[in-house]
Amino acid sequence: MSEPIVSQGGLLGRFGVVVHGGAGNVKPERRAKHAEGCLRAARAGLEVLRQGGSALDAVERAARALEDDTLFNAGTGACLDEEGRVAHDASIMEGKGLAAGAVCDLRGFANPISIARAALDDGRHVLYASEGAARFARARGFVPVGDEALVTEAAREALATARQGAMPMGWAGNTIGAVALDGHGLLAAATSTGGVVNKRVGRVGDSPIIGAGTYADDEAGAVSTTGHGEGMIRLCIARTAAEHMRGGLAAEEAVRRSIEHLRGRIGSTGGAIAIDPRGHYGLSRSTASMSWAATWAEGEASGF
Ligand SMILES: NC(=O)C[C@H](N)C(=O)O
Repeated sequence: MSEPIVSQGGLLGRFGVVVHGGAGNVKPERRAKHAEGCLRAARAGLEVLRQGGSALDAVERAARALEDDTLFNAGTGACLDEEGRVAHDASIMEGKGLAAGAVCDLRGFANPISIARAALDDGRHVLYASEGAARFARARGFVPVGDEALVTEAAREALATARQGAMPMGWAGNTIGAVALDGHGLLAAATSTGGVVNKRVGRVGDSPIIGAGTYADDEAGAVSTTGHGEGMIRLCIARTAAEHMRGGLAAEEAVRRSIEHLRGRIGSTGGAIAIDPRGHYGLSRSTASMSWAATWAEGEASGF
């Protein structure tokens, strides 16, 4: 039986940050911890906005916090490929000039989102892959780390479970993402992941693909997705949700329709978060759980 599609939303006002800690099936007793991790990250992002930083700075900061939290499938603690190694995917985009940066199949760095940000700032190319991405990172001063610094015991256990064919959904949850609106009306989005557990070497998911995992356009909305990456890519879910908002839908309705479409059209599962230019936020999932948090000037909310 498939899970019901759950969605939620609210009003951030002039500025705010929303993060997710991945659509999936986290054990019920652990969900509150994931929501707490999301809240810490969303607060860190909001602090950037309070200090006058941009939406782009805020999503990078929030995503870094989630990458550094070993609970999540990104940065340290990311899931492992079929060879027991970490290969990260990440992307970031800003909604004013539609600048974007991304890395995929990147090995040996703790904060891929900041390397994606460096690609955005550099401006020459949007997406760097594999060894070329690592070379770009080193040239920008990022310090490589060994897999021993990135691989957690939980990730090893998840790989062992997957190798036995006992992975609940066939993919690991806990990808991370962030969307933000700043006081100048600028939107940004970021997504970072280790992908799916036991993935083939060279497999790239939706998270580094602009339009699938991440999208931001000040005239439409900011979106970060999570879930079955192959489905997200085939339906360009982040851009689809953004186009719903361009057409006038509020963020919650936009992501709900996109997640419904993902299920209805190809039977795929996942979740998404969004902010529309009017300052509404929304989230939707067709999985058993998706941890999330939202922070704004006068309040905060979180859940799973
Ligand atoms: N957990 C996830 O969200 C996985 C990610 N979307 C991927 O397929 O790479």
